[in-house]
Amino acid sequence: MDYGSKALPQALTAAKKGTFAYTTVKDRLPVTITKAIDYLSRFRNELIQRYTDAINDDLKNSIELLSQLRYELTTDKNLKKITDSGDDAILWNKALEELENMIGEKNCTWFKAPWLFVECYIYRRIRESMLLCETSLRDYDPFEKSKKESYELSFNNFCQLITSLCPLNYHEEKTNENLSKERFRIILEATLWANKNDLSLSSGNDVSSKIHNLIDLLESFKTNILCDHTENLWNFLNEIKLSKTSSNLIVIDIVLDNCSIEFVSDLILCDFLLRNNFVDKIRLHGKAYSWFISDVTRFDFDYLILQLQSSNSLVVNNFLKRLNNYLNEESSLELYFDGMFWTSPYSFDQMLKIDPDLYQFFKESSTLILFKGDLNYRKLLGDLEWDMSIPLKKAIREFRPTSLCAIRTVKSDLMANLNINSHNYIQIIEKFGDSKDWMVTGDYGLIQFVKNYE
Ligand SMILES: O=P(O)(O)OC[C@H]1O[C@](O)(CO)[C@@H](O)[C@@H]1O
Repeated sequence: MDYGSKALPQALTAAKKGTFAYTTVKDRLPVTITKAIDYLSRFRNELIQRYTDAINDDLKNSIELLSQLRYELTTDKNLKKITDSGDDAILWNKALEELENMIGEKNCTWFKAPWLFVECYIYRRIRESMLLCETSLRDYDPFEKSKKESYELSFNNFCQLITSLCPLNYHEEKTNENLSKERFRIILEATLWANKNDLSLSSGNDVSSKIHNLIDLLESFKTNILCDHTENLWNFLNEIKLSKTSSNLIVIDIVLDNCSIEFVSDLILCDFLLRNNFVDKIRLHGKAYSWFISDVTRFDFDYLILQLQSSNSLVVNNFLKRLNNYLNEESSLELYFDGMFWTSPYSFDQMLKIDPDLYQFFKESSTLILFKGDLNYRKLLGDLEWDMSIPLKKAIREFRPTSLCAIRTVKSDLMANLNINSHNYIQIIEKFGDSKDWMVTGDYGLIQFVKNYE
């Protein structure tokens, strides 16, 4: 394939039976909607207690809207305009209109439209079914229960992870480079494999037991990392640390993915980078509303902190104190939960056109953007059926605001930078033959880095 040419590979769609996109739209997404309906019906009394009787009508309407959504999906109807007055309704309707112009109205259906668009759209429509409420139920996240359950079941795992990776004697990292480098590697691997804990892949069912003891799992998953740029990233971080001057702030952005154990491991990474002065500031970008069930929202940050405060471990308490310090005293950790681009259907090559301010913000002030998880990876690659050995920097096309890193467990059938002659990949071929089933399990992972202007 000539990667320099203008002709791009096809976008993944659910049109072809046997693909993961098809299974997702046919089987997984209807279950996701059913789960939302189920939560609203099952916890009706609890919700009435929280919000008062006035929500009765709203509950009924939301459930009806969700049932209608499930009907449209399972009967492959056309994708409809968003009808609520949410801040991003205009953006979404513009995106839908552009899509209709591009692929024709008759192809704008659940199975024929690009998978990336359809899968993002379903979470916007779930949001619509709540936003059309007349009471404060409009801000309710129908997957809140799933998330809380995942937090509760993972609490010991959180504490164990913090205890192992932010020990009381962490100061030794400053004088012992080998220790520091090894800890960085372990933390990166923990943030990678924690991405297995994704509620959207399981349509809302708890999967925390898959990574019950994350630290112990790391060794056994080592050979499942198909592309590992940890060393390049480490060198880059050391280079930028050395180049620091008082007028040149080193800022890293992390585009977050899942809550619970993945978010804890991301915060552990932030702590490592800040306590060792690799960077001056880290900006965390979460979602403005419930997205792919388990993505980090403001609720998750507050809920996690509250939960960790109940721990009586000195290490966890110290970790919390440092976080508090970064957030409130030093302002070296910033939280962003209102960016609309992250809950849009656009891939990242569209950012400059759709949200030029965000693109400029990164270009002017960010040294590195770290993208977590599978959906961000799909958006980096445009969800196109690339030849898997294409270099990542080619697959991301014009999205080059700064240096980029992507950490993702493989949960969809697309990839870049795959070395098809590597021992690990040959083993996959021996085990799975032509089948792409290994690409949707979350059992394989990537840590990829693209240095700007290289
Ligand atoms: O939370 P992540 O890692 O972005 O994954 C999102 C999930 O949605 C999908 O993109 C499709 O369902 C999967 O590939 C993936 O499991």
